[in-house]
Formats: sequence, structure tokens, C-alpha cells
Amino acid sequence: MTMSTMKSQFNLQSGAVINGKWHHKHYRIEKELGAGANGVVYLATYQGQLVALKISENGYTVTSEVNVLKSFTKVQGSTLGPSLLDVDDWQSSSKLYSFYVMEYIHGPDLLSFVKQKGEAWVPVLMLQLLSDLEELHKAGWVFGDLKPENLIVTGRAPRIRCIDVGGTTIKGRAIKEFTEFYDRGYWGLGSRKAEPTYDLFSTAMVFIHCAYPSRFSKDGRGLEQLTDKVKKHKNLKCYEDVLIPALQGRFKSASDMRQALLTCSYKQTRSKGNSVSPQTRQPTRKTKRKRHGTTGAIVVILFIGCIYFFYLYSQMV
Ligand SMILES: Nc1ncnc2c1ncn2[C@@H]1O[C@H](COP(=O)(O)OP(=O)(O)OP(=O)(O)O)[C@@H](O)[C@H]1O
Repeated sequence: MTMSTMKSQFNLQSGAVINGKWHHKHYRIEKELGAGANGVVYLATYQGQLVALKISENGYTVTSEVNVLKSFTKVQGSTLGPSLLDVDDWQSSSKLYSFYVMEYIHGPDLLSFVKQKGEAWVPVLMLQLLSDLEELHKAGWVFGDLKPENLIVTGRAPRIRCIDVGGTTIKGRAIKEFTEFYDRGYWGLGSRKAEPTYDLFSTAMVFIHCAYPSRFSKDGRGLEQLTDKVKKHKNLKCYEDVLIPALQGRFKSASDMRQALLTCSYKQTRSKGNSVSPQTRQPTRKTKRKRHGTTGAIVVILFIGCIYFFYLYSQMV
């Protein structure tokens, strides 16, 4: 949903210091990271550490987002959202504002990462996201506003993390915040009730968006249009057994969708391996091409192996 931003209300410059009224901690503002309908997020330093500080006019927003972040910390093993570091008030010269401080998640957003590193990363990152969503859903929450801008890829062993927990909603309620392109209600493919299938639909749309970086507009055909988009794109077609059921709300849980994605990725790896074998059966005249084919297979296997290694490693850290 498009809403006006709070940017104009704060305008804190680099070097400004936010003093916490109750916990007496001092945060030095470095720069603005972004402004949304519910507040402004700044990069700040506290005792030499970079942190993200969100300040809002609306105390209710702060309380509600803090509650979500607190409940995230209780989700075992989940690294979905940033960890919560402090909650306090700040008395400016004119007014009292509420703010909270969270872990600064450093890295490019999903689309920038994929543009830089290649689309082969999309299924790997979606596998991670689905693991985290499974835990979140089990804890009784639905993320709601899943979109590439809210997904940051961080670390040397790339790990996907969500920022902006403003849309996170208790299961069974109406989704608090959404963005049309990733919202099943907008496409006429379901309600805005907070249930796991809502997030799985958005996950499929995020996957599709990675293949169509400039997105596309709705033409009124709903599922038929999205199915066409999946089938017509070479990087999506091989994942149609994951994407189409997710768009239809047919996966009961994130782990079911994850399992289907693993199966597709496995088939994909095998078919890439097989596609070079005809070349290896060429007559001796073509020995050079044969060597190219074998090298290609080794490169593909090594590449996929590396991605899985990074994925497994990132699961352990
Ligand atoms: N923990 C964090 N680490 C790094 N960057 C962050 C963090 N939290 C927010 N950001 C940055 O700040 C921007 C604004 O964050 P915010 O949560 O306000 O999102 P929004 O969608 O723009 O706002 P709103 O939900 O209020 O409408 C984000 O787009 C992101 O770039």
C-alpha cells in the first residue's frame, strides 16, 4: 500500500545524538537508511558498533514492531528479522518520540544481490527463506509484507534476512501491511487473512520478480497471466512445480514448499549433468568438443556444489 512517509518530521543530520530518556544510552546518527509510513530508520553508532535505529511519531507503531521483534527472538534458531537491542524515548527540543534500536543488517537487497551474483542464487536463498518462514509460522505469525526490498542478503556465506517487520501479523487476523504485486488479494488469488499460504504466495512472487526485474502489470487474467510468466521464462519454467502450486495456495506449509523446491533443484542439477552426456558420446573427431562438454559438466557440478556448500554452511553459522 502506498502511504506518505515520515521523512520530513525528523531530518536528523549526521553527528546528531539521540539520548535515550530511560536507559540513558547515546546513539550517534550516521545517516538515514530509509523512511516509511511508520517512521524513519537511521544508521547509528553505539559504543563503536553500527546499529539501526527506528524512530516514530507513533508510539503504537514502535510498541507493535518491538513486540514482533521480541517474539522473533523466541523463535528458535530463526534469523529472519533483526535482533532487538533497545527500546526507549527521545526528548527532542519540542516533542517526545519513541524509538527502538536493532541489529544493523548490512548487505544488498535481494534484487541487487541477484543482479550482481546471478540468478542461480535465487532457489538457494528461497530455500533459506522457507526454512525461516516455517519457524515463524509455527510460532503463530505470518510475515505479511514479503518483497525484495525487505529482503537483505548478508555475510560472506550469503544469508537472506528480512527487515521491516511492520507487516508481521498474528495468524488468523487481517494482514497489517502489504504491497500489491506480492499480495494474493490483488491478483484475485485469495484473501488477506494471515495464514502461511499468504507468505508462500508472496515468496513465489518474489521468485518471479527476480526473473522479471522490472516487474509487470496485472492484465486481469490472474493465475493464467502468472502461469504464462512462469512457463515462458527459462529460469522459472523448471520451478513451475513449486511456483504454480504456491500461487494457488496448495502448499500447506513452508516446509512442503521447501521440499518441492529441493526436488526441482535436484532435477535441475541432474538434467544439467545429463545435457552434456550426448556430447561425450561424439565420435573421436570431436574429441575437443567432448572435452568441452565434460569440463562444462564439471563446472556446473562444482558451481552447484559451491552454492549448496555455502547454503549448508550458512545454516550452521
Ligand atoms: N535492521 C536494519 N538493517 C539495515 N537496514 C535497515 C534495517 N531496518 C530498516 N532498514 C532500512 O531502512 C529502510 C526503511 O525501513 P522501514 O522499516 O521503515 O521500511 P519501510 O517499508 O520503508 O517503512 P514502513 O514499514 O514504515 O512503511 C529500509 O528500506 C531499509 O533500507
